[in-house]
Amino acid sequence: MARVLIADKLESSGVELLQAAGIEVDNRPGLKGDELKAAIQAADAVICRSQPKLSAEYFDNPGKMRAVARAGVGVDNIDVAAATRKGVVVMNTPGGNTVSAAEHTIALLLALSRRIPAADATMKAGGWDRNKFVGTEVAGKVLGVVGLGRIGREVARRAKGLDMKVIALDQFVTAAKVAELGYESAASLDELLPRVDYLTLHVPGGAETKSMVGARELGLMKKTARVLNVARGGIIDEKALADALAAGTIAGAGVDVFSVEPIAADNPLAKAPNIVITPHLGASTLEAQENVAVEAAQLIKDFLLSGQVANAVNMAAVNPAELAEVRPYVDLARRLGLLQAQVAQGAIRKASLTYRGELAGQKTKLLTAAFTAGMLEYRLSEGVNLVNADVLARDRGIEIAESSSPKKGDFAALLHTEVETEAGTTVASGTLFGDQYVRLVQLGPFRMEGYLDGVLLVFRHHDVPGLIGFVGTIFGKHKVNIAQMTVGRTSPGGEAIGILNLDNWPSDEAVAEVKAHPQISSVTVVKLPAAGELPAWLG
Ligand SMILES: NC(=O)c1ccc[n+]([C@@H]2O[C@H](COP(=O)([O-])OP(=O)(O)OC[C@H]3O[C@@H](n4cnc5c(N)ncnc54)[C@H](O)[C@@H]3O)[C@@H](O)[C@H]2O)c1
Ligand SMILES: O=C(O)CC[C@@H](O)C(=O)O
Repeated sequence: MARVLIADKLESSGVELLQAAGIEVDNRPGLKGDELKAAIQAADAVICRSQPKLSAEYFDNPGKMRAVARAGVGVDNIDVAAATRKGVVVMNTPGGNTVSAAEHTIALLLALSRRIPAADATMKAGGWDRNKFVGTEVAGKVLGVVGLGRIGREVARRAKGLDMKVIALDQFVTAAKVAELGYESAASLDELLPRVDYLTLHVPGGAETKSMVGARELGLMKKTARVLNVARGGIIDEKALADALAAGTIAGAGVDVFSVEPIAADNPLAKAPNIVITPHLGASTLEAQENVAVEAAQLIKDFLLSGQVANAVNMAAVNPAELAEVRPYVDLARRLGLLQAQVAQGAIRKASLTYRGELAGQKTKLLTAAFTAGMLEYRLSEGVNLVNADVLARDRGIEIAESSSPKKGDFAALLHTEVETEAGTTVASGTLFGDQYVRLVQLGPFRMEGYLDGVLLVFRHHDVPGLIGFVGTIFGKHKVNIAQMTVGRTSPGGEAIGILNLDNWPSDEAVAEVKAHPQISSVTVVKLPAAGELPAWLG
């Protein structure tokens, strides 16, 4: 009989669904350390919410355990890479708690505007003060929504119902889509912040969004503005927010999520003025818990009884033998996607891939999925992989097109990619040298032979003598080693591009010094995986 460990508090409907299917349920929320390890090893699958933290040590020896279902969206409490390495499928239930998280955001927005928690506390202490708690109306005010995914969209819709004006910012939702939804769009956070009366964040947690709103960003906002975070702790820098609240440069904050949970005793937000805080309650409604419990139980039941996998965040779509054959090209495609996502300006509308020469018609669906996964992987809360990349792109209004041409050009096999945004089209082409060395051979109109790994500094310039030396001197001064370099130009003395592979991330000062050269028109720093480093779904 299959056995499932329920390692978190889960609504009984989920437990009953499993039991009705003849699955043994080990319902022990709150286990930790060795007890949790032993329970995991004795189970075929695990269901959890945001507790416990399933770090790599729990996957070192997972015993017979083959699947984890997260009853909720964020899988940031599960070491997905470690799970993948051990062949454990990780699934989640996006959508089940969307409405609850959106409603909690609106609840915080109104509680903050009408100072309800503070007024309530005063009355319960015997007070009656009608002057101290004068609030503000939300009708007619501007709400900036950062992250127009599932929850962001539900918040925006509700805010419209409150007669608020919504301005949205999402790197993966085009201005046309935002307009179709009935909102104005902002091109950048810097453009959005001075305009809003309320700011609400609905982006995934993780390194890419950590401290995306810090002291500088708070400084761009009106003194009367209020900020909300029901997404993940640390997306707003907690100290910067506490300082701004104390200084009165921000009027208020509503926060449901914290960088350390349960909240640390010395968290500056705990005692900040004009803040409403809740202990990660966004998904804590009967309905959301019922939804995610039933969805998670159904995922595990289908997996254990019929081998079906849905909502997987880490599963490759091909069998291991097939993957081994094309792995270097899959790696190339993903790296081109990662590069395009960082050099293309603005929201991506369309990606077109052309497979030339020997690549024509060869597992192109798989390579296109790898390119798409690369293009999305730094941005989304779900883990992107070969299985879900295409659907996640399409959900965000990004069209993916592919074509093949057997005609060989300069290379025996070439992957040519074009990414279209509101700002224009960026071109990047790559190939393999010696069947395994990944190379960039075209960026924009320029031909080159570049490496696609580590930190790249891409600079467009006018081809004048001394310029490469100028850039080299700046990095020498800032102690950043240049490991490789390639240049491409349309004609001698014409437009050119330089790509430096740097040994570490350059400081803002070094980049600003390069940008200051009158013959350099743009500088972009790009982060790619180290040479040979493969994503969990390809490793
Ligand atoms: N407080 C809670 O209890 C609770 C409940 C559910 C979800 N969440 C959290 O809410 C967040 C949103 O969840 P969702 O289901 O809407 O996710 P989602 O993936 O549907 O939406 C995230 C959106 O953010 C956009 N995005 C990513 N990086 C961005 C950036 N730098 N700038 C602008 N936009 C960016 C993406 O394009 C995407 O559209 C997640 O962090 C999730 O973990 C919290
Ligand atoms: O389990 C919870 O209550 C929180 C869930 C929420 O943060 C999520 O990411 O789905």
